[in-house]
Parts: sequence; C-alpha cells; structure tokens
Amino acid sequence: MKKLLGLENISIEFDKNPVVKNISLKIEDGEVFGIVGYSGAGKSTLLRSLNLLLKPTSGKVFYNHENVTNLKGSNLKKFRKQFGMIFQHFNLMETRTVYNNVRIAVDKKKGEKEKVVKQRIRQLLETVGLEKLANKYPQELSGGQKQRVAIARALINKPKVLLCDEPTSALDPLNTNTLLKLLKKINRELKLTIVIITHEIDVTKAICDRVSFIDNGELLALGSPSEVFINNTTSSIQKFISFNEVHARTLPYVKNKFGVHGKQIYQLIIEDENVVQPLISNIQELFSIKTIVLAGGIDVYGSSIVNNMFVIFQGDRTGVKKTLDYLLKLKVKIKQHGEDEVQE
Ligand SMILES: Nc1ncnc2c1ncn2[C@@H]1O[C@H](COP(=O)(O)OP(=O)(O)OP(=O)(O)O)[C@@H](O)[C@H]1O
Repeated sequence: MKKLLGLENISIEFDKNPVVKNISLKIEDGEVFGIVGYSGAGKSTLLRSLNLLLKPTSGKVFYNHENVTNLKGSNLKKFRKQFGMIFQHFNLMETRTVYNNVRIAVDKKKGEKEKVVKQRIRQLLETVGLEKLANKYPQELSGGQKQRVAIARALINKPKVLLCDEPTSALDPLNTNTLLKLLKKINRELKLTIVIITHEIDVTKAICDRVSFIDNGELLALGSPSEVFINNTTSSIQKFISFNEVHARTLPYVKNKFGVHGKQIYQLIIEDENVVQPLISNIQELFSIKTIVLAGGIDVYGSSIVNNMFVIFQGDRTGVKKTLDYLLKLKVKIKQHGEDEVQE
C-alpha cells in the first residue's frame, strides 16, 4: 500500500494551550486507521488537521507526498474535496428527506447532469441499504439509519478519504455492528481510506488495520490493534483496556480471597496458529506442570486471532522455568501479573 496522508511533527495549540503535541504518523491508501484515546485526548483536533479544517500551529501535513500545509483559497477548497466526514450526532437536516439530505451535498461546481447525480444518489442509498427510505425524514429513522444517510452524504462527491468522528458513540450495539460492517464494506468496495476516531476498543478490533493511541495530546502507540492493545505495556493503554476487560476487575479478588501472589499469575498472549495448539497439555506432559486457568478469551484484533489467558502454573521452579522458555520459543507472549497492573 502506498502512503496517502502524512503528519510530520504536528503540534496544535488553542490560546497557547497545547492540545496535540509533536505527532508524526502516516496513513496508507486504502487502510482503516483508528485514532483511539480518552475523552479530551486531542483526537478530534488531530483528525481535523488531516483535511486542514484546523491548521496546525507547527508541523507539516502531506497528501500524496505533497506538502499541503499552507494551501489557501481555491487550492485549499479543492484539497478538502478529497475528504468526506461523518460525526457522532449525524448532523442531518431535519426538514429534508433522506434523498435531499444527500442531494444537498452535491458539488454543483462539477456541473454534472441531473440524471447522473440522481443515479449516483440512488446507487449510494442502495450501498448503505436505505433505498426504500429515500422519502422519509430524519425523525422517522433510527440512529443507525441516520448515520447511514450521513455516510451516503459524505460519499456523494467521491472522496478518497472518509473521516469519522466517533461514528458509533450514539448507537446501540446492534446498530454499531451494522455500521462497522458497512464501513468495512465501503472501504473494500470503493477503495476508500477511512480514518476513525473512537474511544471503544471493540470498534478498532472490528475494523481497523492499524490504530494510534493518543493520550494528553501525545502519540503513545501505533500499530495493529493487537500490537497496541495487547502487547503494549504503557500503563495508560493498559488502563484504557481494563475498561473493557473483565479480568482487570476480577483478578484482584482472586488474589485477595485465595492468597495468590500477583507474581504467580501469568498472562499468556497466544496468537494465530498457536491458538489451535494443545499448549497446556504439552506443558503437563513435557515438564509435569499443571495449569490453573483463571481467565481466558479468544478474540479477533484486526487481522490477528488472540487468546488472552491468565494462568497459574503449579509445579517445581525448574519446571515452571522450562515451561516459560518453551512458550517463549513458540512466540507466546508472557507477562507476569503485578500487584496493581500488568508488568512485563
Ligand atoms: N476550538 C477549540 N478551542 C479551544 N479549545 C479546544 C478547541 N477544540 C478543542 N479544544 C480543547 O482541546 C482538548 C482536546 O479536544 P478534542 O475534542 O480534540 O479531544 P477528543 O480526544 O476528541 O475528546 P472527545 O472524545 O471528548 O471529543 C480539549 O481540552 C478541548 O476542550
């Protein structure tokens, strides 16, 4: 894949207050790229610098290898047309039908024939599954349907990039799922690059090829969802995940109730082909080590399948040591569980 967007040492301040701090990253043509972090981390501000809705205080923005940071007037307008945008609260016009909410966004300057425009709107409404609701008004639609109108509207001028600012935050889990599937479908079928802001780890796991984790204006991690959320030991990322992971709440109870020391608990991160290997029974056969599984769950992180397990090994010290060596050789990632947070 080739690089489509690039930020180089971007900083953004509001009234001398730094909100984005020296961030550099590249977004590839055709990928789904996530920007993740707590509320107030600077995600929306960063997103808006990509299409220069916000000009950075310092640093450079690249599009197709061209430095676009200082574009002005008609060149800036032309540049922005490469982007469509959707938002958490849909921003539809309540007095217009679904069809007209899309129609109003058509770039008139292109001078396209009405027939061509009509055909494209119909086609887009079909893509987002709303062809039968073209004459309805926003108040007659569910949240998920409204967001799909917003997607059709954002795509009407055939942008190269779709910027999504918390597109699922106002939706229930069912609608979230449908919307994520739709985003993935348009990413593939229209070869659209998608940049999506979210504070929900499940959203990134479902559709992102790569994610960036932003905390307090800084880029703390960048990589595949499993690299960023499972293999990264930065404490603010671990805490972020613990919102979603039951074991962060349950393991302290196990430790207190049964007098288990934190360091007896190992987190095993078993990925891809190892997921279907009989590792636990191998350990028992080879080293006479018994395994108590406290928690475990298999999940899909982007293109990786990961079994994230918390275990206690029972047996002599040499056996445990051999077990750890054996697992490490198989590229299982191992972390010893600390008292308060997971440590390498
Ligand atoms: N136009 C602005 N003027 C002044 N301060 C702003 C402006 N836009 C954002 N901020 C401040 O910058 C900080 C980061 O805001 P931003 O919206 O980028 O964060 P976020 O990570 O997207 O959070 P959220 O998910 O809550 O929107 C916040 O403290 C916010 O108040």
